[in-house]
Order: sequence, then C-alpha cells, then structure tokens
Amino acid sequence: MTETYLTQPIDEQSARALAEGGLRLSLVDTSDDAAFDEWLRADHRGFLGGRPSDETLRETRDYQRDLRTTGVYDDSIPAAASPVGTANSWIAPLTVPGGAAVGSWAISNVTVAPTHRRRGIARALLGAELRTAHALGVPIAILTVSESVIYGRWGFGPATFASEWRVDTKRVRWAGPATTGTLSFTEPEAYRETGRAVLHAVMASRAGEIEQTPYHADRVIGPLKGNSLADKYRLVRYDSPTGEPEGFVSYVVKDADDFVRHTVDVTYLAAATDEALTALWRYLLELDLVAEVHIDTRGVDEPLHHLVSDVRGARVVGVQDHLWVRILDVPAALGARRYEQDGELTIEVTDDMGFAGGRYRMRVSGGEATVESTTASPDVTLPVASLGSVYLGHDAARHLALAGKLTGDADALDRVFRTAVPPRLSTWF
Ligand SMILES: CC(=O)SCCNC(=O)CCNC(=O)[C@H](O)C(C)(C)COP(=O)(O)OP(=O)(O)OC[C@H]1O[C@@H](n2cnc3c(N)ncnc32)[C@H](O)[C@@H]1OP(=O)(O)O
Repeated sequence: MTETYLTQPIDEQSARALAEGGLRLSLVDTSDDAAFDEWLRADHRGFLGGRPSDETLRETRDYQRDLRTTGVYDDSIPAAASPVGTANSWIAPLTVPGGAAVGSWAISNVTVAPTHRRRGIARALLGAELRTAHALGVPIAILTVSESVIYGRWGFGPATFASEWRVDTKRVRWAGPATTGTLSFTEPEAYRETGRAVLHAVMASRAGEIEQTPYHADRVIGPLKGNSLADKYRLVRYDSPTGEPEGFVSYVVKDADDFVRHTVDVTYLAAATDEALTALWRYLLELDLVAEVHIDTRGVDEPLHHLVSDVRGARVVGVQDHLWVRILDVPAALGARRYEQDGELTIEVTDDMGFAGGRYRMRVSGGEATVESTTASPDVTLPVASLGSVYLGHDAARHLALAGKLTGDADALDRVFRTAVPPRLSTWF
C-alpha cells in the first residue's frame, strides 16, 4: 500500500478539469530538490508563513519526501515552476473505537495561490485526493482544517472537538492525587526516539488520534528549524516509578513585564498513563514565576477541573472542531470499529460524490458490526458528512437531527455509535 499510494497516477478527472482552465495537475518528484523546494515555498506562502531558509527546506524535504505530493501549475505565468496549488497526503493509522488502527487517507497542506483563488483548484485537488484514496480501497479520509466552512462540501464532517484552556496558576492549587514517578528536563535531540514511542502509545490509546509521522512527532517534541522561539523551548519528561517513559510536556515560556507573572504556552502534553497526566499537570500548575498556563488541542473531556482547588481558575476559553472525517467505504469503516451497545440499525447514506451512498443494515453483536447492503426501510437517513461526525463515537446525532442534517431515529443512532470516552485528536496535521 505504501508504495502504491505514492505512485498511483494523478486523477484524470481533476487533471482534465484543470486543463480546461489552462492549468496542469502533477505529482511532484520529491527526489528533485529544486522542484520540491518550489512546492514547499508555495505551501509556506499559502499558510502566510515566512520565506523558508535553505536549512528549513533541507529539513522539511528530509521529513516529507515519502508523502504523496501534488502541485497545480500555471505554465503561462513567468514563475511557472512555482505551483499555484498544493496538497499532500499519506496513509495514517487512525485509532477507532475499540482500538484498531485503520489506515486512513490524511490530506494536508492544501493551498491555492491568492492570484488563482476561486477558480476550482481546491475542488480539483480534493476530488483527486478522494478518488485516489477510494480507488486504492482506503475506507476513510481525514484532515484538520484552517477554516471550518470549507470541507463539508466534499463529505467531511467534524468528528472530534478540541478544548483550549487558560489556567490562573496564582489562583489554583493542586487538588489531584499524590503524583508519582520522575520528572526531568531533557533535550529534543536526546529524547526523539523515546518521545516518538511515547507518542505512539498516546495515539493508540484514544479513538480519533492518528499515528504521527516523524515530522509531526518531532515537531511536538521540540522545535524544528526556523522556529523563532526555539531558544525558549523546554522539554520535561515523565518516567514511571519503574523507569518507563510515559509522558512529556514541551512548552515555551513567554516574557512578562512582571517577572513573577510569566505565561507558559504548552506545545504538547503527552501522557500515555493517568499517572503521567497528573504528574505533568501538577508540574505545570506549580511552576514558580508563572501566572498562566495556556494549552490547546486537548480533548473535550480534559479532567483539569477536578484536579484543581478552584474550578473557575481553570477556564475553558474555547471548544472547536478539530478532526474532520470523510467515510469512503461504509461497510469497511463501520466494520473496523467496536461498539459499546449491541443492536440493529438500518441507515441510508447520501453522498453527492458517489463513494459511500447506499442503504446499509448494521447488526452489532458482542460489540462487532456486520454491515450489509439492504432494501429495508431506513431507521436513519443522513449525508455522508454526518456519518463522519458520529463515526468516532462523538454523540452528535441528536444535534445533527436538530440542524436538519439527519432524519429518523437520532437517539437510536447515538445509542449505537457513541462511546463513553469521547474521541480526541491532540495534534495538527
Ligand atoms: C486540509 C488543509 O490543508 S486545511 C488548509 C486550507 N488552506 C488554507 O486555509 C490556506 C489559504 N486558503 C487557500 O489556499 C484557498 O483559499 C483554499 C485552498 C481554502 C480554497 O482554494 P480555491 O481554489 O480558492 O477554492 P475553490 O475555487 O476550489 O472553491 C471550491 C468551493 O469552496 C468554496 N471555498 C473555498 N475556500 C473557501 C473559504 N475559505 N471559505 C468558504 N468557502 C470557500 C468556494 O466558494 C467553492 O464553493 P462552491 O462549492 O459553492 O463553488
């Protein structure tokens, strides 16, 4: 599969659509440094980043050569070698309820040059990604988004939500259990391998998390090249009483006018066990010379309110959509996860793009589903984006029904699909 996804030819339907507008869709040869650098520069520009240095380009090339890398080119402009559209993709193991890792088509770095916006380039790129994934038999596509208004039209639904916190550490006291294990400072270079293993355990432990590529893992363990705050990064590891590495926190301390009121901006808190989670939270809350801890991309069930003396000193300042899921193969996707309640349900899925539409009978027994096409009348009818929203266990069916994005017995759907622990994705990709 790994090789196929890299070499699968470019999607003809999108190539034709773009050619009609004088544009060329092409896979980028990532072993050609000059061509890849042009793609990386366009990608940085698309996300309003600075001009990447040679050092940054070299590092990114090394990390990202084995991703499927697509560019859209306008051969009529002077800078024809610089793509006017970018996207990349790879197959990421997505943890689903029950713990299986389902190879999912992860799409990232979708950008279109502002000089070429709203001509259908993103439409062509997304269509190409989804048709390619479907052709290769990948049952699910996933992405994280810059704006939540874009991807619903291609059948993606928000499947996990993330919370952002600001904690007044001059106000709260630790009210959790006694903490165990050892905390110590380390350096990213010394900790990479261990950190990646800890991340692997974190990602496998929760529906909604994905296995990290080396690039994404290293980015949260420590700063990559060109990070303007690199000298401010701190990395603290947690090891269990028996010496097992089970967590880490990476963070930046922000300068303050008042020396006793610094802000700590957490890059990533990795906790593979409850003991690691409590020890690392306690560490953050008890830092001297710090008045505020800021952290985002936590689950909606982050237990912080119960770990502090003063609940209102730990504020959730935002909750927003995070992982978006697009089901491409209903029987494969529904059959891959486990369910916490047995039952039977007939669902009718509508899909404008034609990948997942149909009527399916689900029989859940012992937590496992068998899914077959049926002609029986449906209990629930929903667009594929709504199926993506409930797939990982988020109990959204009632809200989707309220919004007109699902009809029929929403409670029955929630009963079968929801999980006691809500899904979470704690990283960006
Ligand atoms: C997975 C990721 O990588 S998320 C990152 C997305 N990228 C960014 O945010 C970078 C900055 N933005 C961009 O590069 C571009 O504006 C993109 C990629 C978002 C859109 O590219 P375009 O080529 O202009 O989009 P395209 O012309 O194909 O539009 C397709 C449809 O999406 C709509 N659309 C596109 N962008 C937006 C937007 N930002 N807000 C609302 N609707 C949008 C279009 O109106 C069009 O709608 P239609 O289906 O009703 O016709």
